Amino acid sequence: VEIDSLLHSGYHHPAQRPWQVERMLTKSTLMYPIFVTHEKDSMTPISSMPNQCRIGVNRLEEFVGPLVAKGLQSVMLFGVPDDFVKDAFGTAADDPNGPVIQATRLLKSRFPELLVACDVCLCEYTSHGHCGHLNPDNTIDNKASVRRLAEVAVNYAKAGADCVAPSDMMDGRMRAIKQGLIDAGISHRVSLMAYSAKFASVLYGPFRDAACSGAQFGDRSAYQLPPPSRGLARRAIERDVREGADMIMVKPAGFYMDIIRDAKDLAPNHPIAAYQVSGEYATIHHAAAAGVYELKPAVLESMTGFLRAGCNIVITYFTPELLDWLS
Ligand SMILES: NCC[C@H](CC(=O)O)[C@@H](CN)CCC(=O)O
Ligand SMILES: [Zn+2]
Repeated sequence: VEIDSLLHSGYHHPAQRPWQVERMLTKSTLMYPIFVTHEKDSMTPISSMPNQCRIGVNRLEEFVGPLVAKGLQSVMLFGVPDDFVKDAFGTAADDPNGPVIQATRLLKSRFPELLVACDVCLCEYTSHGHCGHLNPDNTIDNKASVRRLAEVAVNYAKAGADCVAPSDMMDGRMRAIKQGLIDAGISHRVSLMAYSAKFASVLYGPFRDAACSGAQFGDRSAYQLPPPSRGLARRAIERDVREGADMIMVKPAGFYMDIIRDAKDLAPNHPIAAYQVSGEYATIHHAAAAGVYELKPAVLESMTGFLRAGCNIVITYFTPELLDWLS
């Protein structure tokens, strides 16, 4: 069957069905990014991200349970491995005993109705901190990177992930991952959320602190999109739709509302996700603490903007507060 004949993966999970309709801010809009650390019993505050923690797999149930009870319907997992497992190839990314696979198994067994998405990237697992494999001249080896990322995505899916979200920005990784899922016979139950328009933004600093995932040298401007470029974002969105993405993400969100609108216009029949990244989250927190505005109306207005710009899903660290505010 042709790749563009495959629709089941876009609505196989109940949590996705509200996403296929016109926009409103409900609990089902929200996807909560969670940092899962290799330290199984720890729950460590992240200084650069107020109210966020690195959570060990043995603390996940007590952390996620109350949020599910309040209506949480989806999470995005980011692994924080031990430093010593990092190598040039990101071998530890799909370690069966690593934080992401352990957390996926636990969450699927304890909260079967929760949609578990796994971020797929190598930067948390590579010694050089880049999102892919490098050539001897330190440029990106796109072919090797795509092959490895597809392996990792399929292994997360085999561990039970309902959705895989490659944040690497390598060329052609969507098709490779989709083909891998098809070959594994699980493409019907695993959604592909493409970080299609992801920019080389200043707004990722707190995340890199949280996930210990900064590049050891150089930067990501050779594979994340140049902030001034609308054309490359439009081309990346169209490419990822062709390659089998079930959902299209724009990241960051607040400085890129025009790109959210472009995504909705270019992919009107796909759910569009906006990722309110760590720097946006910290900015709003610190502004409210400094008295610029009240936190709740500011967060709600940022959400309204993303929905107005065309998105169906918001990935936000404010999810716990929003679950209370929307109750
Ligand atoms: N895979 C890259 C991680 C990436 C940004 C970066 O560090 O370049 C994002 C995670 N997908 C950061 C998200 C955030 O800042 O909240
Ligand atoms: Zn990365």
